[in-house]
Amino acid sequence: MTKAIKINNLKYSYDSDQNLFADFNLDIETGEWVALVGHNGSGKSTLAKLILGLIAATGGTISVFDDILSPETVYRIREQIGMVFQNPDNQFVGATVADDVAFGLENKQVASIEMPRLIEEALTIVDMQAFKDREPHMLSGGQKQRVALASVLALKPKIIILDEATAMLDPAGRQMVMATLTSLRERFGKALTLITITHDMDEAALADRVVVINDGQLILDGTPHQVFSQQTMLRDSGLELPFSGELASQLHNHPEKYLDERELIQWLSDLSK
Ligand SMILES: Nc1ncnc2c1ncn2[C@@H]1O[C@H](COP(=O)(O)OP(=O)(O)OP(=O)(O)O)[C@@H](O)[C@H]1O
Repeated sequence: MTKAIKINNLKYSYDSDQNLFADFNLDIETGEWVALVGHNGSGKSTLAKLILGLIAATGGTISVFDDILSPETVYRIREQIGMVFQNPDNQFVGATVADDVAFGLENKQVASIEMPRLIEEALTIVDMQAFKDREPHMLSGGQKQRVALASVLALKPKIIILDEATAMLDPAGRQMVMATLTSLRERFGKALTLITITHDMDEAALADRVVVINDGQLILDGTPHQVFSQQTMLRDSGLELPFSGELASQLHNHPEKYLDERELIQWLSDLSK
């Protein structure tokens, strides 16, 4: 099956003396939800910029749906990828929510007769259709990020990369965006590949796969259960566990075994029997 993203022997350095990525390899399957985690400065955002062709690798290749990234393919590749960034306030250009979603469609020269339907459809997916005439700056952080997602979804990308999209949100906003991501997963299935770059391990635990990067190197790669069971390695890399895992490791007599929320509840209820 065609890989959504295939990274082979990637090399990149900001500074000619030191390679951030020396020989980095990563395949992301079509339709996968991958959480990319790692401490500050480990290279996650740089990887997103390399995939988008915003900066050029000094060695190796990046392919997106079998198209090798190059000056000839970069615009075609970017059309398939939507980005949502950390700061919800830096992503708005329209006076209303609907204008904002329209902006990307206008840039893509979508016929104006088509626009209301596409805007309505995208806002409905993120459950923000009731806010279409509101001013974006009046929304909560979580609502703003859902509008940012709608603007991206309206362009029908095959891949969405969210770079710390929940980092500036309060707990309610974070929950709201995580619920939206889960609903996208259910709605689009294999038609949408999701990459979430995050410090929030509860967000990472929702993904199909967690990839841990440390100083430009892939150190762990597996299901949330596999990765979050490697607690010593995670802690050595400056990373925490999801809340359920932290609690389980404090309470449980098998501290290396990660318990997700459902398993923790089951374990606690079995204890009380
Ligand atoms: N424009 C730049 N010029 C020089 N060095 C940079 C630049 N951008 C990032 N770096 C360096 O490259 C390394 C990786 O940065 P990057 O932003 O990719 O990490 P990250 O894992 O996304 O970090 P964070 O979680 O803090 O966002 C860091 O050491 C950073 O200081």
